[in-house]
Amino acid sequence: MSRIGPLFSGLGRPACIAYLTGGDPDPATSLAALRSVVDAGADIIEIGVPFTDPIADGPTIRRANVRALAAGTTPARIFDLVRAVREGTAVPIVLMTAYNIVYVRGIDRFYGEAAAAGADGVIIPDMPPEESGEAVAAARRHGLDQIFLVAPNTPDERLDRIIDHAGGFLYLVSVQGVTGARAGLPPGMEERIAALRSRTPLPIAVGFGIAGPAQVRALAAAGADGVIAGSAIVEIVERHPGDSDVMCAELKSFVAGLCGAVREGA
Ligand SMILES: O=P(O)(O)OC[C@@H](O)[C@@H](O)c1c[nH]c2ccccc12
Repeated sequence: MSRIGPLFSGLGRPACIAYLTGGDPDPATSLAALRSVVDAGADIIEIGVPFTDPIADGPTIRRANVRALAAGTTPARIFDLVRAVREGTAVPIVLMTAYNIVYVRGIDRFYGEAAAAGADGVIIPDMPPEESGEAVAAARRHGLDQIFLVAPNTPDERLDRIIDHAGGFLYLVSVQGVTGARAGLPPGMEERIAALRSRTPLPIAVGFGIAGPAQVRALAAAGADGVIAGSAIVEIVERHPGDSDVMCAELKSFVAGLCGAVREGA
């Protein structure tokens, strides 16, 4: 069974969610990076399955995809990574993947392998809720949460469909556009979180554009149940080619700072 629901219900403060592209810059270094992020106190780890034609990835994560693919990262190696991270921790692990990867592998097979490796949830940003029946059924069969994104421009009737299918938490995208660290936050997050909360009991985690502890604090104050940072973390991997020790030390201090910010108010 997924570890995500119990995590949110037991936390008593917002969850700190850290994204890394799996296999970036290569599978061995990526494992060290993932372990550093866990050690730093991330509550949930989101691992991106690198793909040649990413949907919503901004430049930082696109470059991470390129590095990971050049180093030979395949979905099978991502499952190996999940297994290796899982050996040392009970932290929930969420896979972020393009629908194409799931479809080509076989939907049931993908979810079965993800569950066997120790994953807890799957996000498929380019899977419309209208066409998610098979994937959602496979997720349920294998005890995984299917997590959906809600964008600033998601129409109400689509939101209802998403809420019907969604498990784990709702991923509230803070801005329209692609991933990438940004200064500040768009206005109105508190209202958007409150509006969503009135329609679903699922935890609401906000991502896109989080670059540091100040935004984490602001989102916690706005009522978010979780915050998700990706590009700002991936930038640290990018800055240290060939120096895994320095990279891991910097990852630890950055993620500890981010995740420390969710613990302050608790
Ligand atoms: O990078 P940011 O702006 O901090 O946002 C998190 C994001 O990168 C991560 O959750 C993610 C990576 N790839 C995605 C594709 C779609 C939606 C979300 C994602």
